[in-house]
Amino acid sequence: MRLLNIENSGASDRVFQAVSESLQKSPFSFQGARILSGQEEGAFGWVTVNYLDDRLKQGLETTGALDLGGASTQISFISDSFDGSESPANSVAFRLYGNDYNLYTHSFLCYGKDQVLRMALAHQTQSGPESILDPCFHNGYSKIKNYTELYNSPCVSDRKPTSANQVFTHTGKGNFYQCQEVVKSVFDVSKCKYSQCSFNGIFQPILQGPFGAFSAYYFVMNFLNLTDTSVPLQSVKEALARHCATPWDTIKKQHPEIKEKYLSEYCFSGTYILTLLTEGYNFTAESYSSIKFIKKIKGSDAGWTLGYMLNLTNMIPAEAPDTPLLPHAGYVSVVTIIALVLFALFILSLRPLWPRCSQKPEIV
Ligand SMILES: Nc1ncnc2c1ncn2[C@@H]1O[C@H](COP(=O)(O)OP(=O)(O)O)[C@@H](O)[C@H]1O
Repeated sequence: MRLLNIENSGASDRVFQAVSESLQKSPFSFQGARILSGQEEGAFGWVTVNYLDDRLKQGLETTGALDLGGASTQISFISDSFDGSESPANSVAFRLYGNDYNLYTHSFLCYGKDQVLRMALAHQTQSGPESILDPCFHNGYSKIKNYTELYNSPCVSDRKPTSANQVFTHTGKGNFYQCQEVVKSVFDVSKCKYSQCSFNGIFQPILQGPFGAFSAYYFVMNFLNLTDTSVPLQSVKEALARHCATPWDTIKKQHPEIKEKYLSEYCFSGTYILTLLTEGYNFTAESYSSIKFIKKIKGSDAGWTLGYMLNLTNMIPAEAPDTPLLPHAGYVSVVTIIALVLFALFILSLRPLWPRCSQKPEIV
């Protein structure tokens, strides 16, 4: 919706009108609908992960949140080296259960997996060719694609080649290492006006884990059987390289149940995920193992929605609830003892009324 609003704000307004009309008719107390900012999306994803893990209530060390969508991607974490002063736009302050958090968060619009695929294809079609041999797609994959459709997004629209071609043939060649080079072209690591950056000149403090990676991070790594981060990063890359090198026909035969669009893109998406983590966010072979690819936490989906709802309904208090001095059983015991003592005192207070023991008359 953030992209659609940039590209065509009239269309975005019409979506909201339709959503509002429909929800007003529902039994819910509809409070309105609006586009979430990237900063909110990142921060609420972090709240969700830490709330479900029970880390906020107990004041434990928090988990960073990595969210990969189709259009944008978010990174949010607490770092001891971050107080918000170097880049206030990346700072969100929370007071939850009596603890203060200064969260670092950034949302990269256009860096969701669908938009990055457009950017990678734009990189390969700059001269407006009739066909491209793409290392990020499997050998044997071939589809005719439309230039107008590919460049119909604010993430790439300014790069549309001024060629006469309407279409190009997108052919795969299945080479992970060459694909990594194509994907690297979407990250600009040449400029940084802060003490340190991730990419595109965006400030990022020293990484501090652990991290939970969800949404498309999970969908892709789960399909590739690569959610185990105790496996060395080098072996993960080798496994992905083997997947990318598998011919398209074999892949389709192995997974007839999976949508062809998803199936054709796992090589690209897996390569993007590893490149984003290592070249973009600066995870190393060591810190890679601090990432956990997750879908659900205690049965709830990881994502921004639960965190947003918890915040909206004030379900996470700013202050810690008063902790009772005694556990529940302790209170029951104390009240029982007091009741017994009071009862004994009451009985004793009735003593003057007790009937005296009658002495037997002496028989003379
Ligand atoms: N099983 C799957 N395999 C691969 N990709 C998937 C799968 N399910 C959803 N996706 C894709 O993952 C991306 C993230 O989805 P979602 O979190 O709904 O996106 P967004 O944050 O952009 O709304 C989307 O591009 C979606 O098409």
